[in-house]
Amino acid sequence: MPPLPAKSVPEMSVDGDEPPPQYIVKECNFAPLDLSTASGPFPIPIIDISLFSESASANSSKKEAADEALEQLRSALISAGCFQAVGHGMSSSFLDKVREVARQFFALPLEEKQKYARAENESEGFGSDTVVSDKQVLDWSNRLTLQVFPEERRRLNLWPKTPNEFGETLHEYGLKVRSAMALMYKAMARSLNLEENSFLGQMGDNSLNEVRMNFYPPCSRPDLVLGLKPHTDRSAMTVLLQDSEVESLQMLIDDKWVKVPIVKDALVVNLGDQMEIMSNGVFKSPLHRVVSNSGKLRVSLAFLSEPEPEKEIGPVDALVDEHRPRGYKNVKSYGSLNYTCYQKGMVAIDMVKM
Ligand SMILES: O=C(O)CCC(=O)C(=O)O
Ligand SMILES: [Fe+2]
Repeated sequence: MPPLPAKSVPEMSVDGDEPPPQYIVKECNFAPLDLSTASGPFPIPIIDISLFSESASANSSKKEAADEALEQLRSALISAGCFQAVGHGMSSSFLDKVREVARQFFALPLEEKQKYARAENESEGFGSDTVVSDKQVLDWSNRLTLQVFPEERRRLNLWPKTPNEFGETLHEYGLKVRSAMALMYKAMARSLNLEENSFLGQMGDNSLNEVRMNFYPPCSRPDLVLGLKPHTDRSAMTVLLQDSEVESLQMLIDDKWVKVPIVKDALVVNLGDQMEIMSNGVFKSPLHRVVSNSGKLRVSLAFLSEPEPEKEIGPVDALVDEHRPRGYKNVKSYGSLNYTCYQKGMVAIDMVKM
């Protein structure tokens, strides 16, 4: 294993260091590298997900708007695999509080954050990239990863005690995102004229939710590094609470990197590989990445939804026919497959394609 860089990313950021060679992005064999050309506007639609609720469907005056939203959803997920969700029922001040507890945690002295350090070969806790190869390019970021649901899987020793509202805020946010996700899974199925539990039912009652809080300190050479390398999410669905000021997330749409704009109070929803599998490739799991900047630090919270680990998932029968043959094998514990592949420098979803 190559030695870890002597200084942490936040330390190098504060000292204004030039990024060391391990952080410099040189090539990527599955996505364009260009750091400069990504720009909008591109229609990543803003969708009012309250229109997907049962009460909205039952209200005849909302029927037209609800049908239109469903069509927008279908088209966004087929073309780009992402959209921005409003109408999720969380107030601006609550979302600010969620961002604030994450910010306050990352603002703690390094020794304090190290109390929650990720152990080697574990995914939960505070830290930076797992280094598996000396060819690996490191991300200019730190993150804190925690299992949130089911509650009995929480490793509370890794949940920060400071700020003291951290746990309760994450719990409340988790409950709200989980119920918004259930609504969206059903709407996604309905948008393809499927029975509404076609996706949610595959997730199981004890589906997993993990939160990834990302901290991107400024870099003196944003032209050389990435905050987060291009990747697809291993989840079925990810809900991302972006920073309220710093725009750095980009999605690969039609082979171009497109900036995801900050829309006040919207949650960015992107599909992960497991939804691509369940939808037999009708919906996309988009490649995305985070660029760096020289001015301001950025914080984001990614909330991932995965099936119960023992549950096998696969393409919904109704989405397999002679025009669209089955494109993916059934798979169990895709999360661990994804991790093993990542360690070997392989793309996990390629392993389950037929
Ligand atoms: O920070 C962001 O905007 C994206 C984070 C992300 O893609 C992830 O945690 O998987
Ligand atoms: Fe991601």
